[in-house]
Amino acid sequence: MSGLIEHTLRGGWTPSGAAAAPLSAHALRWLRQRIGLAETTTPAVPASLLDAPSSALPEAARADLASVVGEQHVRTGAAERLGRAGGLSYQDLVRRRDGLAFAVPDGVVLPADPAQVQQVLECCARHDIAVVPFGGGTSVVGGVAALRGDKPAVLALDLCRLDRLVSVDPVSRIAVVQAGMRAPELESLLAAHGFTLGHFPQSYERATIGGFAATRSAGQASAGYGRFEDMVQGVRLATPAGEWRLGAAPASAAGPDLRQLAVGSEGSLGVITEVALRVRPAPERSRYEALVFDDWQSGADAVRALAQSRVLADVTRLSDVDETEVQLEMSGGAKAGALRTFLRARGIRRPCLLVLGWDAASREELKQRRELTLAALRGHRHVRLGRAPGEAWRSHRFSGPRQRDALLDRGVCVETLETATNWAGLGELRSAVRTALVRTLTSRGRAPVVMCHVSHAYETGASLYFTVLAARDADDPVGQWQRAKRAAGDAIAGRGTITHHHAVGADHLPWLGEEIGAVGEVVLAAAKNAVDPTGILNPGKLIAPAR
Ligand SMILES: Cc1cc2nc3c(=O)[nH]c(=O)nc-3n(C[C@H](O)[C@H](O)[C@H](O)COP(=O)(O)OP(=O)(O)OC[C@H]3O[C@@H](n4cnc5c(N)ncnc54)[C@H](O)[C@@H]3O)c2cc1C
Repeated sequence: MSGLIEHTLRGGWTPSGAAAAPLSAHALRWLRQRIGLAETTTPAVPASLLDAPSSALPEAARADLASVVGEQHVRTGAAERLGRAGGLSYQDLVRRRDGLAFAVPDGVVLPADPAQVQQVLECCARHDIAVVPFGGGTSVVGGVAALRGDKPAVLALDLCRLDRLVSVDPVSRIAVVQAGMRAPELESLLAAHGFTLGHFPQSYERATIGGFAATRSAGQASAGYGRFEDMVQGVRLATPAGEWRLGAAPASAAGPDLRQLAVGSEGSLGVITEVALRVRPAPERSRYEALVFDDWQSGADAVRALAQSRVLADVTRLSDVDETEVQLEMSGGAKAGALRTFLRARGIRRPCLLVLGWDAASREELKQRRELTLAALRGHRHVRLGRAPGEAWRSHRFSGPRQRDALLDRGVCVETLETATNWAGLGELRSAVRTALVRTLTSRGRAPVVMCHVSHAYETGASLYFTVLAARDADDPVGQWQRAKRAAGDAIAGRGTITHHHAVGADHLPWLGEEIGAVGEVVLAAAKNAVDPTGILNPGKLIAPAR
C-alpha cells in the first residue's frame, strides 16, 4: 500500500500551479492579441482564507463509521473536507480559486478494503447519509460534487486505501486491481510482470482504476487498447443491497451484460471495489510521428479511411486548424513561422496535424503495422513531418493540465467538452458546437479560440474534443462558462452523445433524458431503486431524483 493521498484544496492540477508549465512570452503575446487578454495576473485566493461550513455529520454516525474503519479514518477537519470538495472542471477550479460558494462534504471516510466499503455503506444507509465515491477527484462533470440531495449530511468515500494489485493471471492476461489504485502505480506494478494496461487518459497521473470504470473513460491510445470498458473483464461492487460481483467469463450469453450497468454507473449504483482487467504484454517498441493535412475535412476523411480499413495506429489524433495553430504558437514563434512557410510551399494553407503512435512487440511488427497505416493514407493528400513532432507530442502528452494552471493564472476561461457521433454527421456536429461556443463566448468584439480534435475513432464514427480559450468575465466567471456549456449542450443534443468519455455527473444530467429516452430513465431509476432503495449513493449524478 502506497499510503494515504493528502488532498488539499485544489486550485489547479499541481500544488505549484502555473510554475509547473509557465507560458512563454510569445504565447502570452499571442493570447493577448487573439482573445483580448488583460495584462494582469489572476492568482488564486489563498486556501487559508477559505473556510468549510461546520460538519453536519451526526456524532452517532461518526462513531458508527469509526467502529468500522478506525477513528483516524473518519475525518471531519476543514482541510480534509475542502480537499474532497468537488472535481477539476473549470467551474470547480474557478469557484475554489475565487472563493465562490461550493459544496463541501461533512466528512471523509477512508475504508481499507472491499469488506469495509460494504460496511460503510450499510452504516450510511442506517443513518441516512449521502455518499460520494471519491477516486482521484478528477471529474470534470461535477461527478464528485458534495451534493447531499434530501439527506442531512454527505460523506466523501475516499478509496485511496484500496490500492492493491490483488492478482495477475499471466495465462489469461487478467489483473485484478483494487479501485483506489492510481494509473501510474498500476502501470509500474504491471511492468514488473511484463504487462501494460494501455490506458493513458490525460488525467493519468491522478485518476484511479475505480474512477475509470465508473465513468467509461477513454485514453489517448484507445484506438489500439480500447476504451476502459473494453478492458473490464469483471467488477466487484459494494451496494446498500449487498455485494455484487460480475464477470465470470470474457463473454457470456447469460442475459444482458450487467457489467455494463456497473461500468459507467458513476457511483450511483454502487461503489466499485475491485476490477478484473484485461492486460497486454508491454510493448518492446513504439514509434510516434506526425503528418499534416490541408483542412479539417481532408484530415477527417483520412482518419475515417484508417478506421474503416482497420489499420488505425494505437494513438490517432487529428487536430483542426485552430488547435494546430495553438500548438504551433504555444511551442514558440520562430519555429511556427518556419513550419508554416515549409507547409505553404507544399500547398498546405490550413494545416491540420495528425499524430500517429504505434506500440508493438517487435521491430518487424511495428514496421508492418506502420506500413499498413501509411498505405491506407495514400490518396489522402498530406505532408509527413517525421518523428520529432510525434515524439514531442508523446513527451508532453500529460502536460495539458499544467498548462491549464498557467492559463487560469492569466485570467483565461479555459475549458473542454467532448461528444461523438457517426462519420456522416461529424462535420455538422462540429460546426454546430463551434458556432454555439463562439456565439456565447464572444465579448467586446473578441471571439474565443475554439479548438477541436478527434482522438477516438471507430469504424462508424468518432469523438470530437473541444478546447476553449476566452478572456474570463471577471464579474461572473462561472455564469460565463455555464452559458457557453448550455449552448454547446443544446447544439449536441439530437446530433451526437452528450458525452463520449467524461460521463454524465451533475453537469450533463439536463440532456440525458433526450439521449436515452424516458424509458431509459425509468430503467436507470429502477436499477437504482433495487440496489440503493433510500438513495444514499451520489445523489444528483447520472440519475435525476424522482419527481
Ligand atoms: C485535466 C483532465 C484531463 C482529463 N482527461 C481525460 C481523458 O483523457 N479521458 C477520460 O476518459 N477522462 C478524462 N478526464 C476526466 C476524468 O479524469 C475521468 O472521468 C476519470 O475516469 C475519473 O477518475 P477519478 O479516479 O479521478 O474519478 P473521480 O473524479 O474521483 O470520480 C468520477 C466519478 O466516478 C465515481 N467514482 C469514483 N470512484 C468510484 C468507485 N470506486 N466506485 C464507484 N464510483 C466511483 C465518482 O463518484 C464520480 O461520479 C480528465 C480530467 C481532467 C481534469
